[in-house]
Amino acid sequence: MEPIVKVEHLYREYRVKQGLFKKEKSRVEAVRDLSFEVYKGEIFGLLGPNGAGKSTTIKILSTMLLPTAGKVEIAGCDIYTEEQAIRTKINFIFGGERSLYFRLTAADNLYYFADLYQLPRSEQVKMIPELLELVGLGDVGNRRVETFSKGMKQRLQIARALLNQPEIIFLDEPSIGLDPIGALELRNLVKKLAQQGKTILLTTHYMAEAEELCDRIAIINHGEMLTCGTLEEIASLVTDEEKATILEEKAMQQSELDVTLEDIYLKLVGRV
Ligand SMILES: Nc1ncnc2c1ncn2[C@@H]1O[C@H](COP(=O)(O)OP(=O)(O)OP(=O)(O)O)[C@@H](O)[C@H]1O
Repeated sequence: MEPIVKVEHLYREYRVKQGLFKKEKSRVEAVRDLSFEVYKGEIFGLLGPNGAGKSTTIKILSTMLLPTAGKVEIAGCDIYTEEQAIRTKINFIFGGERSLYFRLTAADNLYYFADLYQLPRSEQVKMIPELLELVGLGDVGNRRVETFSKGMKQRLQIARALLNQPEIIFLDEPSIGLDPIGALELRNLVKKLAQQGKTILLTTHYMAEAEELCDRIAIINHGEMLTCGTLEEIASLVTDEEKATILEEKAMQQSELDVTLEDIYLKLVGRV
């Protein structure tokens, strides 16, 4: 398979001012020697505890932030020298971001952003109803966004992110704050986009979501790669003995009798 995202030895540090008069500067190494590839058409999950470096990585890949060091290629373009070309091939949604105009209708929001992308009106008129349909908002395109549920807003954000027909979509915690139905609708939409050939790189704290959606997963901790692979490959990192202990503990707690990604994740990031 062809890699569409190539990350080699990526580093990113932040300099943080400290002290009463903020004169001292300390360094935070948010991403340390991260290397991975994402293949065309795959759903790739970036998992890790709070502060692991997931958002920093996504911001770098989506050209919002420059790395301190390392090589990144997005759809064959270099992150340092071909930033503009990359922006035409990608789009992104950051968790909790409010990038919609709540007093406008769903359709008017999309027309507004389509104007920003300088899409010809003739194209907009065809594309926007199709996008609203795709994200399950076909019947409510004329309703103001302020009347939408969180899940509907999130799906509208995805429609917005599809306006420039990106090859790759970066989703930073897309299901944060969604109820189970909203999260299910969002997962179905993500699957649909992948079936249409989009490459999706997402971060999530919901292990069940990663387990259901992702073709491959990278787990990072303290900015470093713990592991990267398919669910089966990652599951094989936990020994049969450890799996047996997990099952014993679960039997005692009378919970689901299966070793899930959540169990493996907790084992790998050293929380249990
Ligand atoms: N603008 C910034 N200035 C200074 N430090 C930062 C900045 N942004 C992030 N950091 C630090 O970099 C590290 C990685 O943060 P990052 O937001 O990438 O992690 P994350 O995995 O996305 O976390 P979360 O799951 O909580 O969103 C953390 O220690 C964080 O405090």
